Amino acid sequence: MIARKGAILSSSDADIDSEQAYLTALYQRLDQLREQADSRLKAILLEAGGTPQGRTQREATRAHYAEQLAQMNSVENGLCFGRLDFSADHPRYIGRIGLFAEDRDQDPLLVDWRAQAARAFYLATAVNPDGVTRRRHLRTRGRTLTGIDDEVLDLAVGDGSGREDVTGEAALLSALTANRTGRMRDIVETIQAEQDEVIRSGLAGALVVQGGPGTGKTAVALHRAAYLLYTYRQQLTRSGVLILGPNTTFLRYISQVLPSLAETGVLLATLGDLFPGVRARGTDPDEVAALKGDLGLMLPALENAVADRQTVPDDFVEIDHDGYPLRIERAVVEDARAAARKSGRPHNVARAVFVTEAIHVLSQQIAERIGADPLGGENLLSAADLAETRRELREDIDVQQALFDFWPVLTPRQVLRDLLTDAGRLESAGLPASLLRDRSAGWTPADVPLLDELAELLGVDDTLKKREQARQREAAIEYAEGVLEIVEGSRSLDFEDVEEEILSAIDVVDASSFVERHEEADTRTAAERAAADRTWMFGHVIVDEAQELSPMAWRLLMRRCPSRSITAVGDVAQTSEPAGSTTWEQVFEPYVGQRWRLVELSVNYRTPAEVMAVAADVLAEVGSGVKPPRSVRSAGVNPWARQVPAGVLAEELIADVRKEAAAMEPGRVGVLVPARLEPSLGAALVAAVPGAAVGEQPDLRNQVVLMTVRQAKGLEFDSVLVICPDEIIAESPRGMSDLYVAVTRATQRLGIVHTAPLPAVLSSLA
Ligand SMILES: Nc1ncnc2c1ncn2[C@@H]1O[C@H](COP(=O)(O)OP(=O)(O)OP(=O)(O)O)[C@@H](O)[C@H]1O
Repeated sequence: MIARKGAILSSSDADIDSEQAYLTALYQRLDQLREQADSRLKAILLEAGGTPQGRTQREATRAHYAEQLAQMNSVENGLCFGRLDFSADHPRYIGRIGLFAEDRDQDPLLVDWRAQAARAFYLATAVNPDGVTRRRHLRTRGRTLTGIDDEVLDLAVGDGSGREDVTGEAALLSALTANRTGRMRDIVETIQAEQDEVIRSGLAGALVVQGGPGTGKTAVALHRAAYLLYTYRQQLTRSGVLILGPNTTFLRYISQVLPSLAETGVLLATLGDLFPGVRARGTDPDEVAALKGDLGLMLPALENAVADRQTVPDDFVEIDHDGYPLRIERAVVEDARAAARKSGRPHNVARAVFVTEAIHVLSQQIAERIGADPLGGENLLSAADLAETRRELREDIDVQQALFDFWPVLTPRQVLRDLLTDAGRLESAGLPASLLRDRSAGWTPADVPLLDELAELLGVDDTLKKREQARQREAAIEYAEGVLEIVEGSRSLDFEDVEEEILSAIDVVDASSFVERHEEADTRTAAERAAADRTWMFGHVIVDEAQELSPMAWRLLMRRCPSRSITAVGDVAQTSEPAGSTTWEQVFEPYVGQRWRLVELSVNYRTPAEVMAVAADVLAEVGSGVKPPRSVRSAGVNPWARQVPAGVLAEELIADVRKEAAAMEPGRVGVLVPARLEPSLGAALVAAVPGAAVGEQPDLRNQVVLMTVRQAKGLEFDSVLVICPDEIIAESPRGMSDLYVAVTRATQRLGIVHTAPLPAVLSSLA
């Protein structure tokens, strides 16, 4: 646990003055660079006209300067936070971005925290100083230096009491004890060695980060994204990075971290966002979500659901074709269906085979009727006649309709909605009736992997689209040829008297490359394009609270990341979702066999030791075999429990909330309740404490927030009140894990308010 120690030295006024001077010079350089980028940006915005190619180039340059400006603005706070002194080198200043003097040959003025040259700032210890004699943390407010913490790592200089498990402990302690604001902060100034190792792991392969509550998994995941973007910039700017979080409240909670690290090009999403055009915000009962997440159940069921849409008539259907009745016999449709299924193509693509086969047989039926030789010879219709018959059949609206009925063009939404709202279809697909829902019900996150799977099974028949694109391109080339001819013609008129050779458009481009140059370039970022494209393949995928994803959801994610360059962070002791995982082997073996790495984080930076002692009892009861993480500090306040009569729970709770809010001011108070009590206690709290945040997406910046434990996943509050823990345990099969999550949300204080006797697992508080 952190305790102040001799190696931290206080600094002299002279040190403060000289560091302030350096800091001021850094900000001047930042301002200068910012002005340069700003004036270049303004100049570009004033430019107009030019060739389409020039405009595209200009747009790219504009985006580049705009991004540079945004980056420089985002590092205004905490631009420089550290300095390393070496026995045999110049001091090195560490900051959020790298800065160079105008003369690039000189040492950098500021080293980006992600550069190799900054690594000793996070790793050097007194035992392994790596040439570092002193690590200095610079505390700033705006552009002003407010304090310096020094750690002397050179044993010959210091007293040798440097601790090996914590680096930069004064800065760390001040970050950990600061009041929370409802928005996660970056930890760039105080990343610890075990976290640094995860952050800087290479891009390739699947990495699993298992760690108890508060071990910094979310923080590490976000800093890893920033590190990967810095180190593999070119590759990842093109392919994009996806960060998947459990819900939108959580995404808002973490939304400031990457911008404060000057990185914005990452797609933050929940599972419910991963099917373009659908925002799945509904909720399923636990048992329904579990079924929808079950690979063994859902894969064959979805295949059946699609196959069920490929129908045949009982006997035959008769339509009118060209004034004659035309029979489509069951056997004809069955054969066409068999041929289409045998093609192995997705349903909508295989449809072309179905139609071709059916038309072929129908055209032969017609040929037999109208081309039969009365003398018994060969059919009188020529090949051309037959082709014409097929064309007529294809264009006949009644034929089209009949074939469409047997093998319709389908969309994933249509198939899934029809399946989940029709008891007969569910049964035929092999699914339990408990999945039946109302037609008006919205999509849920558990539906998204099903929609995605159906999109794969259905495919898209883009023959028509491609044909149209090809037609448009040909027309454009034809037009370009015309333009080039005019250029050629006018050259002979304008330049015939000029002696030297003058190149014109016709000499350097042909019509098709002329068209290429004029095609609009897509200037959206990879994240923007990825969000709109279901088939986008990301360069790296980071999954937070990864233990909650179902096997169906993992299947979707693996599809989006064929390189398997994945970082999954989570805690199998905190799994709440019934379809979630309780071991990591379960998740990764089907996709990468043994080729995944597991790293464990062991230190809890959030929860003080007094609270963690209570949590450890709950964890033992979860029975996951996971060891509780070691708290890095103690808060000096013991957790408490208070029983109140059920009839006055709301009043008593409100009194406790007021007390905690006053004690924590301006820190945050989180009230975690069983789902059953959320509506009534939420309403009572809002009525009594104006500005308290409740509901589906509460604003975490409010001082008091009331939510269910599921909603609180990944979040933290300075003081936490857990209400009726017995109900939290009873509410779900993974209720004990939920209670573990609830008690580990506190950064300072924990209180339990209960109406029934305290569950045995919390008996230490009785
Ligand atoms: N090296 C660090 N320096 C400063 N603060 C840190 C550090 N590591 C973690 N923290 C802080 O500890 C808290 C917990 O971190 P985080 O939310 O990332 O943990 P977690 O492992 O994801 O927890 P959970 O499993 O409960 O979601 C956060 O406030 C985070 O900023």
